[in-house]
Amino acid sequence: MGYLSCNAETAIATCHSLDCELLTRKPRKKHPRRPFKIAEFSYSDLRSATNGFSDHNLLGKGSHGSVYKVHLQHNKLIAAVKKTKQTQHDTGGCTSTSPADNEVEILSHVYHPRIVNLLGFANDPDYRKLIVVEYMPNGTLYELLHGSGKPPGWVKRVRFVAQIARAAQFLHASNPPVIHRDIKSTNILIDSHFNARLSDFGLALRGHVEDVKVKCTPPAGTLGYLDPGYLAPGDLSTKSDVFSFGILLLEIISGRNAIDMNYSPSSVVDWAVPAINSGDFSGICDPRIGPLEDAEALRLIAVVAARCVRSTAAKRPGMAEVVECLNSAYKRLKAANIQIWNNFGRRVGRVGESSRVVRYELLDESTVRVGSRRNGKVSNVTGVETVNNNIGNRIGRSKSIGSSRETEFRPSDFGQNHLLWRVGLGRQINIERLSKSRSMGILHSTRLVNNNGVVRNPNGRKLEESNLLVDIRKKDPNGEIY
Ligand SMILES: Nc1ncnc2c1ncn2[C@@H]1O[C@H](COP(=O)(O)OP(=O)(O)OP(=O)(O)O)[C@@H](O)[C@H]1O
Repeated sequence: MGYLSCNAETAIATCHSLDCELLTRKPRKKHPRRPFKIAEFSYSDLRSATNGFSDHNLLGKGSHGSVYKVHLQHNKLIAAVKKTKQTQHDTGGCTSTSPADNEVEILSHVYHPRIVNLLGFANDPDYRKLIVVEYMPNGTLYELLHGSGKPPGWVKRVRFVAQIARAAQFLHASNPPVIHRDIKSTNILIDSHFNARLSDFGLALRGHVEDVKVKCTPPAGTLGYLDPGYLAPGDLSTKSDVFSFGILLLEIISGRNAIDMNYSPSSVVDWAVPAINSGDFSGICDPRIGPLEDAEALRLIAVVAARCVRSTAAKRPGMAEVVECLNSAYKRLKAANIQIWNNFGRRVGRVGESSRVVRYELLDESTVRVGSRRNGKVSNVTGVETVNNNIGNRIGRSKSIGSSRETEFRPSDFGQNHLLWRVGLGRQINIERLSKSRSMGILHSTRLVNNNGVVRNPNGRKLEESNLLVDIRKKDPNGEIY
């Protein structure tokens, strides 16, 4: 484990622990209650609903088993079923429970909108547990960060980590506390509203440090995220999760893996913390999106990341403080966006409700501005349908509306949200992902684009007339555009 040698301790000696408005901490919000009862499903129902656990329903595989998509309760409920392989978990002589039993036990005691919650369970003929959890249609944070698609921008990244920090804070503040022990980007799933959720409680422990179970369970986690000070059961505390969360933060900032042989040093801690210590915050930013423009927000995030990965657990911040820091950074980013909007609106004025055709362009992934085709001006999106975060980073502007360059989006480019745009079909259409330097028209229509990118009217007829107005409506609950 490379982290045993890291010198994060000295490297962050100059960081301030009270940077994050701890003194203005708000009263604690009440946690939402579980809005449903945990159900016991029959194994045969789950088997038939997954077509015999077929590959067609397979969502992914982990070290403990496979996960399948399942439609339950007459298609009213879409869920994910985890089918585990092992029955026993070696706990070094203590009473053992399988990861599945453990996950059901822990998730039945906690509910939070930022975790992937338990819906129910079933027992297979060999008395192995099947876990039924909320279905997350937008993949993992790992796939977003390291996949081949366009990487998420800063606002989205900071929002994701702030949400996961909130989930961890909730777990640590539970009574007894829950320590996840496996916080990492593959265990962060993205829900249908593009919120990040903490998943996979197979290794989690619920109890106080002096409880027998906690004292007996050997260290576990994922290499690269594992707290270097967690060498024996007695070393475990909520600060081990804080360390893993710090690695996640460095991964989000830099876009690199926790351990990456393409870098020297290969450990993200040894690579990033000296740079943070020397004040070179932009030097560790993901080159694909460039440094965060708000230097103070970047400093807040980088410094808290470095503090989380300190080698002495006691010197790491608690998750409540981490949440405060990330919220402060996020608020700064949001405020900066609003400021840009306001400045722009003052400069060019507003578009009247009567402007039938407007164009919009991307400010960042959460902000869209709209202008009139008639007067070429840009303003707030009042009275027209807006585009939200999920698709924002795929939106740009064309050189001009009605220019010879035509642009069309594939429905798959948009995830699940509403988008209205104008497409000229008189000439050949280039199907391409739009970049920041492009813009296009928006607007009012109920016509549809199917999954092949073919434009059809509501009767399903292919439309070929020029200047077609297209409307991509909200998708169905499976995450597909209909
Ligand atoms: N609730 C869910 N909704 C949608 N997909 C899911 C869900 N849970 C898991 N998956 C998919 O299944 C894959 C395997 O999940 P699982 O939790 O078993 O393993 P993992 O966390 O990726 O790996 P490991 O268990 O080895 O840490 C995930 O990467 C994800 O793609």
